[in-house]
Amino acid sequence: MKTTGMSREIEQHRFFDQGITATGLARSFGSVKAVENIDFHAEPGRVTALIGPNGSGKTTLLLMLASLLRPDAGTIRVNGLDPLAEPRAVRSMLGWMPDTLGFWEALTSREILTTVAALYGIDKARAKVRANELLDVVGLGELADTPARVLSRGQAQRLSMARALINDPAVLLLDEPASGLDPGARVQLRTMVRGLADSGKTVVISSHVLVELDEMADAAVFLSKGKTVRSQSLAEAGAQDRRYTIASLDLAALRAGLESNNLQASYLGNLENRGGSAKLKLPGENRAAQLLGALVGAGIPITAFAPSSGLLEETYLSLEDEMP
Ligand SMILES: Nc1ncnc2c1ncn2[C@@H]1O[C@H](COP(=O)(O)OP(=O)(O)OP(=O)(O)O)[C@@H](O)[C@H]1O
Repeated sequence: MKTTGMSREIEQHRFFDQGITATGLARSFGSVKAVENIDFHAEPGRVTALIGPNGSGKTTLLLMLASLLRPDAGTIRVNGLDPLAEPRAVRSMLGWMPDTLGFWEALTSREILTTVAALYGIDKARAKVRANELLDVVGLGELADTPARVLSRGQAQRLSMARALINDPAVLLLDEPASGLDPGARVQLRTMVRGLADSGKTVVISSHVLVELDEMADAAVFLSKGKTVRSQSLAEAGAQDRRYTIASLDLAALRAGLESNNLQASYLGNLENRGGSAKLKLPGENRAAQLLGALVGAGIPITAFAPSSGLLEETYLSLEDEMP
């Protein structure tokens, strides 16, 4: 079918309507400006990481996006809808996983899921099927009929994830979802979150574990003191300056190799002892690949050549350096 200029415009308009867009958001609690000026965008089909130090406003922002807290200023659109004007419609398409979840402790995991399903207007038979599916997905099948009060922190997190997915939401807001999970469950969470985004959902995830976000996120929004300080894609993060550690059996040869490539590094180890490493900043992955080729090509015995930190950690640390 031929796309006319007009229908292309409509398509583009639809595209921008999807996902989450927030501009100029502010929210205070008494004299505390929890969110002062936040711009935020999360696209459908992508995982957007929300990153910032303790108290930077992440939870406050997520609560506003989830229509659970009213902003003092600014606008929010969730799949084109304003949560202030249409909170019910927004909530019906949204899954929310808070950082700490109060459960009805006397109920079992299965009962909690079917009760929440009923609140979304899902009929009993469908709710039962959906609860079973989700209990399996999050690995709580065996504990389905145990009262929620006996669940460990990690098991409660899994139940919280299942609860967030009960209405098959188009938009998922996950506040510290990996906290309390063991390493195996973290890997499962990563796979699940990627799968949900790949199926077209808009996924927003806040976490302090930046290495984990490197493997999951497509884009990141950095907050500091209630303000947006950087929004970038992971591809942009990969193209920025990054610190590398290069180790060699022959530190003198490594030093000479770096100097002949006009690079300044700090060195660990000394020239008398064999072995040691260099630390230096390189402008992006292409330059790193080129340098590694040159050093190896010059016969320098390289034993390790790797970034000293994750992609998002690099941005986080560079922003900390820039902060007053
Ligand atoms: N209900 C409230 N009443 C008073 N102050 C609040 C309230 N909620 C949040 N704050 C304050 O607002 C600021 C931002 O809090 P928020 O919980 O949004 O930060 P966060 O980035 O999620 O932090 P963390 O990483 O520790 O979870 C903090 O200074 C916090 O003390």
